[in-house]
Amino acid sequence: MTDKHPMDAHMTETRHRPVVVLTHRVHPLILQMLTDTCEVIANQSDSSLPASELRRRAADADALMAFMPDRITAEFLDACPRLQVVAGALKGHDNIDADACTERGIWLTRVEDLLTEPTAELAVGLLIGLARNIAVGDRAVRARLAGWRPTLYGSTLVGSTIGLVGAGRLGRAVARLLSGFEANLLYCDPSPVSGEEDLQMERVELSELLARTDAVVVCAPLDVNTLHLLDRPRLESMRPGSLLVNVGRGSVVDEVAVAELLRRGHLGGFASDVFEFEDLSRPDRPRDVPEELRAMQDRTLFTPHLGSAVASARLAIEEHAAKAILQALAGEVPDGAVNRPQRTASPVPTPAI
Ligand SMILES: O=C(O)[C@H](O)CO
Repeated sequence: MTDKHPMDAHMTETRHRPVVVLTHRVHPLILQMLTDTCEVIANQSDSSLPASELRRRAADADALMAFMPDRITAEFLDACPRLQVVAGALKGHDNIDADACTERGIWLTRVEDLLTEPTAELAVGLLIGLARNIAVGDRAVRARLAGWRPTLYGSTLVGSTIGLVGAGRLGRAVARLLSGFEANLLYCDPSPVSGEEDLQMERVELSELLARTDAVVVCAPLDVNTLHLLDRPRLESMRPGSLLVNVGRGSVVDEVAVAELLRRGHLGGFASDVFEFEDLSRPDRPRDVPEELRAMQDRTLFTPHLGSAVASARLAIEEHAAKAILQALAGEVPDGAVNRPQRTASPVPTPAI
């Protein structure tokens, strides 16, 4: 394993081991798994690499393990002519140009299901935290305003009506957890959920969901249909005082409109784990969470994209991506492939997995 570009380490003409670039830190077991057969260029720091440094490292790579903060464009891929596989240690791959991968004969893989339960758990945590003023209460204790007072009365999930925007794996996992609160569950999704009866969810149009619910949880991915799905008019159609939680992608919600509706007192609260500024596929994305939202401490609750941040889940996610890399380099169809490239780049001799 090295933290340097392979050109610095050895001459490419003589190499026999494929070069794998890891854009972000992975568990030592994953390094071991890859270094057995590959030359690994790792980034074991807490930060993303500057774009120019990532390009330099990837220029000679056969495989790339990519994460949420990476933007993989056609131009990036053109600068990596040996690349055979981009293995996403992620589920939502809106930051990676899948068509460009396919056109260049490069596999793109993602992790289907290992993030679902941790993210659903966080969604429910954010909802309870918002409804019961947990962060506000925490600040009060630290400010020595502690002890019972007739303040911070919130709302309860028990018996409430909650709407899920998106009922894929994540939405259904949130529904399963919420069913323990005897909540009435509505959902909207282009496809009906099979087994809807078991989860006792009612499928409705988005307009009806927004009009009938006490809280809305966004579990939708980002694509052309969901960009600013919850825009100002739709947010205005939510019930006064209702809560909004976003664990899908930041840009499904118009954050500036959310700030305005919180200020006007129409929305009761907003919690989010995902933010518009993170959505690298949008050239017009904001560069930060709106100042007004950040300042509204009493009616907002934020976490920095912690949906899958459970140590065991992260290890499993990285293992899935590493296995996909080894499979692709061995000429197999990698697990979690989201494309079917017609032509793969010249194979690199790789021992069987
Ligand atoms: O979609 C995902 O994988 C998570 O949001 C982290 O990238």
